Amino acid sequence: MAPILNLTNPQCIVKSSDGKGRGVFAAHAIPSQTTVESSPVLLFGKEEYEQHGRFTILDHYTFKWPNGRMALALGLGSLFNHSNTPNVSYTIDSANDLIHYTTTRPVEPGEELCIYYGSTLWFDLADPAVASDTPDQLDDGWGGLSSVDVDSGSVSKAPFPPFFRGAVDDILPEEELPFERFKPPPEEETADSIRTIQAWAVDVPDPRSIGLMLKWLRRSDLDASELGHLKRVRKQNDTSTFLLSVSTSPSLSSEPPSLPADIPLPAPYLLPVPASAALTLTSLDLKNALWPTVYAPRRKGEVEPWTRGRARWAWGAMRAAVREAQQRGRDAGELPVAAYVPAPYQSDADADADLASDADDKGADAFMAHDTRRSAAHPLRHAVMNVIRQIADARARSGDVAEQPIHTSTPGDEEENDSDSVPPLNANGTNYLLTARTLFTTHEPCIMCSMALLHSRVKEVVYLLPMRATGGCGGGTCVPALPGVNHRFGICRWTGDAVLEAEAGLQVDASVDA
Ligand SMILES: C[S@@+](CC[C@H](N)C(=O)[O-])C[C@H]1O[C@@H](n2cnc3c(N)ncnc32)[C@H](O)[C@@H]1O
Repeated sequence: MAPILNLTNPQCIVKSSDGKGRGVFAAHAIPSQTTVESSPVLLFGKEEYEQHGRFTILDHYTFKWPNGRMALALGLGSLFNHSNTPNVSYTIDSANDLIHYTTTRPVEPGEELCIYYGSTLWFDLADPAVASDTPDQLDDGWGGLSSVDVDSGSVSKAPFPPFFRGAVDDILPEEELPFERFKPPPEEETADSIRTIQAWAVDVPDPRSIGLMLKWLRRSDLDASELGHLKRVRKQNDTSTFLLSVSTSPSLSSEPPSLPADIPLPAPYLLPVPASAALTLTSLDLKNALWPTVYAPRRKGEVEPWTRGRARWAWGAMRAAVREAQQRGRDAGELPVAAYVPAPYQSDADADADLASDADDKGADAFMAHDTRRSAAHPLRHAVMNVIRQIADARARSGDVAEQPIHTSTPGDEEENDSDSVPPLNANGTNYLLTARTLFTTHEPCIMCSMALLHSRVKEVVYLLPMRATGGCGGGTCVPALPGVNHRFGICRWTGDAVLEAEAGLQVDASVDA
């Protein structure tokens, strides 16, 4: 077929597209966010469509429209083919019975302009090599072209943020990440600012036993992850001291770890050791005075890199939290605040390794909670507290706790006082509820919740709405930066989908502790 220049829109050409029939192509370079077409639609009532339309060729061309109706786009609208990596988004303008098609990135001359139909297709992809890399939850399960956004008359939006295009394992530049990181506090460079943790140590009278101690340690189940930033042995004035484990309790009532039976040793004792590696030489000197510490200078501005796949995972998680908060705020009359701990992100390689090792189903490892202070008439039923409790309860049920359950009451219980719950015995980190986990929340957690997150050893917190007066993650105060706390976690403010914030209906009074 000879290419046809679209006279109403000189930016587009209609011509054959390999294996797809006709398609719409760029006549010349088109910048991102350009509306390349606005198609008027013919509307079908639900019944008319169900009884007739869907048995015809129209079924391949219709869009889902508000109020259960179906729309057939005139103009070029019906000729955009599908791509899993689309360069055009479409927005339904129900006030004017139009669909607007907008580029989501710069388009090269001659490039095909494609939209995303959904994850359930009724035809074989002409280019199956481009695997689906869009989240399943975006598919509405409807057979035709799914509707993506209903235009409120102002913004036209891309169906997916820019980080949806490209290889999952690419490291994203910092400016493309869907969040801003909270800057960590300056490194501890005065004696008073050094954060410490209590650890068990034992003096080793015979230095020749050190080798045996190291071998014993490898066989023992003492958790070394919290001590990775420290040297294992300190030599001071002819005394060799061996670091054993972190104390789970800052008090002296913590149980000492057991020692190797075949090496004569005195009783172990608790001492304060640096809580983290030294990032500067000044800090190294100060920390070494407490215990020999690893020097791990952070390159200027160095932060943990994020891959595109992980950014997509975060995007899905934040949307899930927003949906939960919106729904509970609307339907249940609760404060519209939700917290979500998704199953940890897995790259394709990790997932393959897990399959090979027959790992547990990670999908079962996700926890969602919303604020219930209104329905429970309980001021401490914040979303974050509820989700932490859910995790603790799940652990207790599965028996995945050291020595005894941490807490077994459910969010509906009246008793909040923990005084009758026995603190876990020496657990060497196994009782931390959120080690290596990321928590997504619609609102910056309050100071109480931030402290609970710290106690749970959360890895990072990603929030959408800052709570400047009451927040504990940089708003009112920054709990993980307070002197005396023994864990730090990353803090990120979601910026990637400004639309979420504008439309979410998640606003709460500035005085609320979220
Ligand atoms: C809305 S129409 C798009 C215009 C269509 N190509 C035409 O010539 O009329 C949808 C149909 O286009 C075809 N199509 C769209 N995207 C495709 C793709 N990526 N691979 C193969 N066929 C595709 C399928 O036959 C589908 O039913």
